[in-house]
Amino acid sequence: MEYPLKVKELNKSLGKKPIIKNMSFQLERGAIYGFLGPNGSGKTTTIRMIVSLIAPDSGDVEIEGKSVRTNREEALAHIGAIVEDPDLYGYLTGRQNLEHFARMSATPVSKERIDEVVTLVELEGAMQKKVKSYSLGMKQRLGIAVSLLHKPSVLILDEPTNGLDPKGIRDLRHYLQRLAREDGVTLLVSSHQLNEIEMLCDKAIIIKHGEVIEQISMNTAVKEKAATFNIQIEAEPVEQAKSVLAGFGKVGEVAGKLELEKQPYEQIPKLVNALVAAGVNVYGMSYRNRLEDAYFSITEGQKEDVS
Ligand SMILES: Nc1ncnc2c1ncn2[C@@H]1O[C@H](COP(=O)(O)OP(=O)(O)OP(=O)(O)O)[C@@H](O)[C@H]1O
Repeated sequence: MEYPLKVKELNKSLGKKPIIKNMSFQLERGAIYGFLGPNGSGKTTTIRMIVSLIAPDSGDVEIEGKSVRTNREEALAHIGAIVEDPDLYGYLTGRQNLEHFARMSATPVSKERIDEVVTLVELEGAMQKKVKSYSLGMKQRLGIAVSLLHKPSVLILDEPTNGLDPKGIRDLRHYLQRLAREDGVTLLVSSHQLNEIEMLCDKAIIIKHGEVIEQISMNTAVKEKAATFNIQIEAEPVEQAKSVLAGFGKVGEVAGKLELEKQPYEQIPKLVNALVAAGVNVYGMSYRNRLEDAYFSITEGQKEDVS
């Protein structure tokens, strides 16, 4: 297994307070990782150390085998990041911004590469427009295009969906998934939006009080960590479906679908069988809040910390 990013026993105190404690994890190539944890658990501080904005007290970060401490320039050549709001110039056009950042890049950036990143984030139509006229989503995409100019193999995004509308969030998810699947870019994405992380990511690293407490795969989150979860059912006739489902637990309605609360994973085939046996047509069944359940069962009692 290849690990383009390795975080190795990082420690960091701010003032006298230990903020990051022996933090270690590694990311597999081409996978998308959520970086989760309650407010103040140390996500941003860790990310700032990964991209070398602050130095750790001890430990190291290796990017494509190069140490951020001893081989900083070579290590950073492989990483792209948006940690704070990207510093875009509003009075310049999208293309002028990209050309500016291409000139500033330590790695040479060709004209073709500029075109490539524009296509990737689908901003072809907006290149001649001044960035001050861009929507937040367009600025976010341009920021990602800037961070990709030097062809990083690892991309780090700190709360990238902040302030985006649902379409902006969905579009961003598609670009990021394409980056990972088609270009093999490895992503680390911090967010408090658990549903969003669940849809975007393959895996999640969960931290608390500056330590990694769990690493989970999205597709096993249900079976391993969440004891129960809510199941949404689309079925007709609705009244008949309700009476069958009532035999299994509390039935409610969410967004026009029936929802059965707190069911174990193994219950799904039993529900389908029972509905079909009663002559109900089943159009769809899905489970909700899988990552949320896993997150809370892992971070125990941290619910009030998640915004
Ligand atoms: N410059 C600083 N000086 C002292 N303490 C700091 C400083 N920056 C952050 N901290 C503390 O470090 C801890 C970790 O903060 P950090 O911003 O890394 O957490 P986070 O997980 O990113 O939080 P959030 O989810 O709220 O963004 C917090 O307790 C915070 O108060």
